[in-house]
Amino acid sequence: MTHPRDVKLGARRQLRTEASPPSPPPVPGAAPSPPDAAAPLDVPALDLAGLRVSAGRAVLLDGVDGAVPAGAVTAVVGPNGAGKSTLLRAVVGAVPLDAGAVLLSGRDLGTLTRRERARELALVEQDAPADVSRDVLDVVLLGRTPHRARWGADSAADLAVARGAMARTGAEALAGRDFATLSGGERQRVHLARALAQEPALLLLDEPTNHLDVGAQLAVLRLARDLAADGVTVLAALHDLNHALRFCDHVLVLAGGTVVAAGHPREVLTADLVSDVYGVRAHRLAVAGRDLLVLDPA
Ligand SMILES: Nc1ncnc2c1ncn2[C@@H]1O[C@H](COP(=O)(O)OP(=O)(O)OP(=O)(O)O)[C@@H](O)[C@H]1O
Repeated sequence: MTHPRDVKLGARRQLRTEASPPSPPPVPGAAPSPPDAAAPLDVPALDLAGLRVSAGRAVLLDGVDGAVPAGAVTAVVGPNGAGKSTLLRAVVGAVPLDAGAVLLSGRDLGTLTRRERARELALVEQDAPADVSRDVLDVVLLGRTPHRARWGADSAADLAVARGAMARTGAEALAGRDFATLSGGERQRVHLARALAQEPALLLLDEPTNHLDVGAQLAVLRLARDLAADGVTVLAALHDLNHALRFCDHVLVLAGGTVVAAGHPREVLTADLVSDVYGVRAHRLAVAGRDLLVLDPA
């Protein structure tokens, strides 16, 4: 099994990494920082072992190995079509594996029933169905389904969890609204609240900042950090590499359906790696005590 702090993974490409720069001083009012690169990461919550996924003759994931640390925020980054969404969907069992296994705290997720899996992990998809005419609170309460007796009604406790989840994602004011009438950003909050109502040990987020204004983007990333502090393992596909640098403890870099680098974002997301993987000109700067990537067309 691959160690979560390995910087280079996968045989397809070998990418150069460099030593971690010194930790920046804390910035007043800044979001809680991810652990320092030197801090040891806990045992992996999630082990990805040799995942292969195909659709017809297309190979979407090929030999994906990686470890996602427990109680931390891990980013999955990579160019369009790299396989980020496919990886998240493979972890939740929404797409079948041709080969390999996904282990959550050592248990093979492939051996669990759908209901057992839904108690352990929740996925917020990038383009989740949006045209459902349904009360927002009912959508959030769907997250309680795996915890309810099969034909049981929502209990007061279910309602309290759903309302708490809506408060955490800033969706409380939307209770009572018809889901179909919500804006993209509002729907995103409701989908996130539904996932939190599931009370998962592992939360998978597919581009969670999509549709969100900049304030809401930072709020959702801060929420991911808060959830990790509460012990939830978060795995999020992200496009914004500066979000990965600022908010994540660990990163898996996907390209061409395989993991080409993994480790602490400050160690992995070097200018060289970003240039190589994305085909852009990249510069790493330290601005106001933070690591920043500045990108230009190649
Ligand atoms: N059912 C399918 N049949 C054939 N190819 C597919 C199928 N589903 C996905 N793909 C291809 O698999 C590759 C990986 O897709 P995926 O959506 O996982 O990428 P991604 O990294 O999430 O991309 P993006 O950043 O654009 O969202 C893409 O090239 C996509 O076209």
